[in-house]
Amino acid sequence: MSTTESVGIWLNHLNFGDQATFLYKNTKIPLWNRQASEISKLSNPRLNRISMLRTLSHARSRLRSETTSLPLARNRLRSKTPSSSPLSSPYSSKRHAPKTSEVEDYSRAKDSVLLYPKDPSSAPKLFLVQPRLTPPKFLQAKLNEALCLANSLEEQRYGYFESDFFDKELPSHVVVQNPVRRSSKPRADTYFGPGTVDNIKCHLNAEDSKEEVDAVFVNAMLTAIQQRNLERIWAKPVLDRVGLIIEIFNAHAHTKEAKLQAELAALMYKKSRLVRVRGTDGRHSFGQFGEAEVVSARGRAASGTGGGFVGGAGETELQLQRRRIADRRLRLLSQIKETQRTRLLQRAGRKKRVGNKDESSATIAVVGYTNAGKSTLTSALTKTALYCNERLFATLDPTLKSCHLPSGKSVLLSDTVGFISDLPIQLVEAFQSTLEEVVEADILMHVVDSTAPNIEEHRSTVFHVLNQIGVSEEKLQNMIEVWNKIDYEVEEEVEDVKFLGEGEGEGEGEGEEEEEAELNDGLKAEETVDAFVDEGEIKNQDDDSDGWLLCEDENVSESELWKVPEVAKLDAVQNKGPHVRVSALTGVGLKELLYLINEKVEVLVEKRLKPQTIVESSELHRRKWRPPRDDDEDARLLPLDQR
Ligand SMILES: Nc1nc2c(ncn2[C@@H]2O[C@H](COP(=O)(O)OP(=O)(O)OP(=O)(O)O)[C@@H](O)[C@H]2O)c(=O)[nH]1
Ligand SMILES: [Mg+2]
Repeated sequence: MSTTESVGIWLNHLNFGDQATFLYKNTKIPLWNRQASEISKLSNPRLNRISMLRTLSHARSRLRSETTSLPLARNRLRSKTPSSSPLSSPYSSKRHAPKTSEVEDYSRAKDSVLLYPKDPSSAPKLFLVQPRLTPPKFLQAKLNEALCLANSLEEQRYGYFESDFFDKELPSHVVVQNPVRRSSKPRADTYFGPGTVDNIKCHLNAEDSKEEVDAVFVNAMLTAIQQRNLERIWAKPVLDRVGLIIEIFNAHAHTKEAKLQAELAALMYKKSRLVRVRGTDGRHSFGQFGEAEVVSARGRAASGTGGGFVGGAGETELQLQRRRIADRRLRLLSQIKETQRTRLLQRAGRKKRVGNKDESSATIAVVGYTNAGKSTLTSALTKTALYCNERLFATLDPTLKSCHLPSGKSVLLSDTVGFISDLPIQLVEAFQSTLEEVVEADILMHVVDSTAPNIEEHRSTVFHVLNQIGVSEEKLQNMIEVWNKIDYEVEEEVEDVKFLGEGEGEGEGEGEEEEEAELNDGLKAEETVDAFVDEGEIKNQDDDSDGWLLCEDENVSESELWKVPEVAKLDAVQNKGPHVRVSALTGVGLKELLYLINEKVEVLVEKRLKPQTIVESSELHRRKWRPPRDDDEDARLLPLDQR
């Protein structure tokens, strides 16, 4: 079908805030047309990707009555989704109507949900692809986590989630061959081997016949090229692990600081996706959807798409994108710094008041893997009601609450964002401002979900992140480890094994043969030119997709930057065990925990007092300079009869 025969979208994608005009059967549909205006929301640069999908499905259902070529139209629309500015990141945050005080720059005001209302009542339907892992217990843990991640992508409506997490249907999923398992090198073009890719396509078609799938979630880290190729083959948007987590951050962010940090994370991710790829029509384009062609500014002006001199003569689209991302990043960083300064002042004030009779004697940061029960435990200890939810990353902002200890003293407990495995350092860095609360805390309390089958992985992930953000070794050693959820009965995994049966069966049944075939295919593929990506383009990937961190170290490639570093074998990880086992829900073990905290705080206060006196005497000593004394001089000071 030719371009003019299907519903297309003509995007003035080069200017932020431009509106869209539609081309349907060679006819431009005016913007005030109801259907067109529905889809024109796609031109909102701040519209996130999932809401874009939702918008598409609304648009599709409206248009269905008028046209029969909509499935094709949808694909075309998706592949033409605008994202000409960094603000147009499909991952950018802006879900909730901002408070007046939060509307601080033109873009935020312009892109508020009031202009482009979304429908938070319907969460996107994801199809999960889980690469096979061994042992099965580990696979089960990872699959459960991925299913929870997929179901956590939901926005709040009126400040709460409409549906109960446990009432939600589990997303459809499939367990497939893991390309990293044997060959230790996934395919550069599609990550999975061709057999697996086809297999997933069949599953998707089957799912689609039952109910529409909005996007495919691959629980792995994909490169921009792999993501793009898979999107083309499956004709669905593809989210990798990092992409989904960023979406969740954006969906759950409420406060100004969380929104800024989530957007920064999205921006960094987006920048790593600026890959120049040859489109099906043979022309070079870039961006996640290949939405922008590489042309000069002069070319843009000539084609009437605007931009003109703004980018400077000869500036390519790629440079323009980079510049916009860099500008936006700087603006975000300065806004984050502003919020950081307030936090810093508050912290300094607290530190000054330490020792006052009514003030808290220490700050304790409650850290741990996401969903470990940090907020529930903090609520129980401080007798408050913090927001707790089964959805992953329910908490994104640190909250300080006062907790009374058996000694009569009080401490401040700081509940904060949870950690998760396989996250690149850049994402952790985006949340640096929030995580500063952890670095600056006097004591850390590590909440571990004792029911997690991969508890050791959870623990080492937390230690690793703490190490990355600069928590001192001393604090790590002094950390209180609390094993939570001891009330939870770990059921025999019979049901779960059955549940996995489908995926596993598929893996096992075809397993070895398919794996061999894929290995061979993979080897062949290395020699042949891929259908979508040629070797040069893969090489170019590093050139064109430099994450902003590349500016700091040009020698580091993008793939290395986004590589998850291996979990460090910290001594602390091995040495630690549970100090106390609790159930935040039932209250078992809380008293014991309070006594333990009390003990640690006493030691800390004592330590604080001790070095002060030492410093004072040494200060005195330093202030008076004395000439170095030798033995003769010592002798001279002795009384004459003793010399
Ligand atoms: N059975 C049981 N469930 C618990 C316990 N503590 C917490 N939970 C449940 O675990 C889920 C997650 O609890 P949260 O307190 O939100 O976990 P979190 O660590 O703060 O999670 P994030 O903020 O998302 O990182 C909730 O459904 C809690 O009800 C416990 O001691 N026993
Ligand atoms: Mg929480």
